[in-house]
Amino acid sequence: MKFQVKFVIFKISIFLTLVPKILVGVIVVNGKIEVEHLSKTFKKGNVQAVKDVSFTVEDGEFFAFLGPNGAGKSTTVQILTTLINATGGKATVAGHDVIREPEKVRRYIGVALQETGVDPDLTGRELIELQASIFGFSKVDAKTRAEELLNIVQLTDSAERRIGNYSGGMRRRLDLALTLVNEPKILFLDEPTTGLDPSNRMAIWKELRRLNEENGTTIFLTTQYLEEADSLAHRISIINDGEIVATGTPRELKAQIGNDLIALTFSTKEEEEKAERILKEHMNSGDVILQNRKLTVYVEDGTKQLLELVRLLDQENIEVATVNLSSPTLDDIFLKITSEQVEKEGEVHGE
Ligand SMILES: Nc1ncnc2c1ncn2[C@@H]1O[C@H](COP(=O)(O)OP(=O)(O)OP(=O)(O)O)[C@@H](O)[C@H]1O
Repeated sequence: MKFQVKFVIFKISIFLTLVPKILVGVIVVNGKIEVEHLSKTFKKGNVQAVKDVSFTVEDGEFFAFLGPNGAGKSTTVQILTTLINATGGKATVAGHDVIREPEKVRRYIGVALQETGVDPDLTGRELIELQASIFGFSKVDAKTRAEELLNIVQLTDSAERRIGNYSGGMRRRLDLALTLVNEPKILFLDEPTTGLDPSNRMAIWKELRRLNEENGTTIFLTTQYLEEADSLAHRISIINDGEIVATGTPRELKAQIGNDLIALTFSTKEEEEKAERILKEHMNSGDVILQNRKLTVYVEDGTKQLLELVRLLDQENIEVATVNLSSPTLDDIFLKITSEQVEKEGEVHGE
């Protein structure tokens, strides 16, 4: 009998030990983002800002949405963070539908948008402490967290100044600090480093990497800087005019576009057309693009291939007026990807 009682107590105690674990297991959040055929048309001006966009961001992934002004990056972030509704398609964030379950989505995300409204009379430190207290930090913990975050975003020296007197760059860094207060499971950052100087940008990169690597935070970042996406993201989707035009790891995308870019100009139209024809014969034709009187050539090793190209053209008696070697910018990538699309469409239509 005694043994039976002990056994029952033993079973109950095991159960009680497991319950919290089971509960924690149940509420473990999957920081995945799934987007299917998402579209957004703004009635005002009848602008189709996002056109049938689909992608998935895995739990713990660092994902970048790279695109120029007006590409549809902010609109996508606003839909995923439940601030505006899509006009078509479906999106789930942390397993919850952004339209049907916005409160549940908001529970798991942090958002740093390009423009946010804050009380201009508070100091930077006061605002972070206030945010921490909203998230349930004790007074002492809120102070410690504010100190840490001010340090990370390099605002310690301006912590006692009123926010109304902050510059645009300082406001942006403060917004990021506010987003980081509770270390959310999924972080949405809309162009977090635009307008920041290199040292501030580096400090923010470092913190974002730490959050992703140490805490497993899923990060969805939009940027216009190729270098930023390349340095931070596991995967990049390039968005242009509301459409995703390419997706891959930085390495895959670079392999698609080449590491270096050689730009050549010529004195006459005849020479540039002849040069285009010859270079297309000697290399992958998709890597040679003539546009706006400039012949752009995407290559793997610019320093080596530059001499070869110039020599080749020289043999054909084509005189090069100017030559320039550089790394591809976002504009160059678009030029390459969009010209490839035009070429593919041409093939499909039998042109
Ligand atoms: N509220 C709105 N009403 C009407 N058109 C809008 C609205 N918001 C955005 N747009 C338009 O939708 C398109 C996409 O804008 P969006 O802000 O998403 O681009 P973005 O890639 O974030 O650009 P940026 O890098 O300049 O922030 C643009 O043509 C923009 O003018």
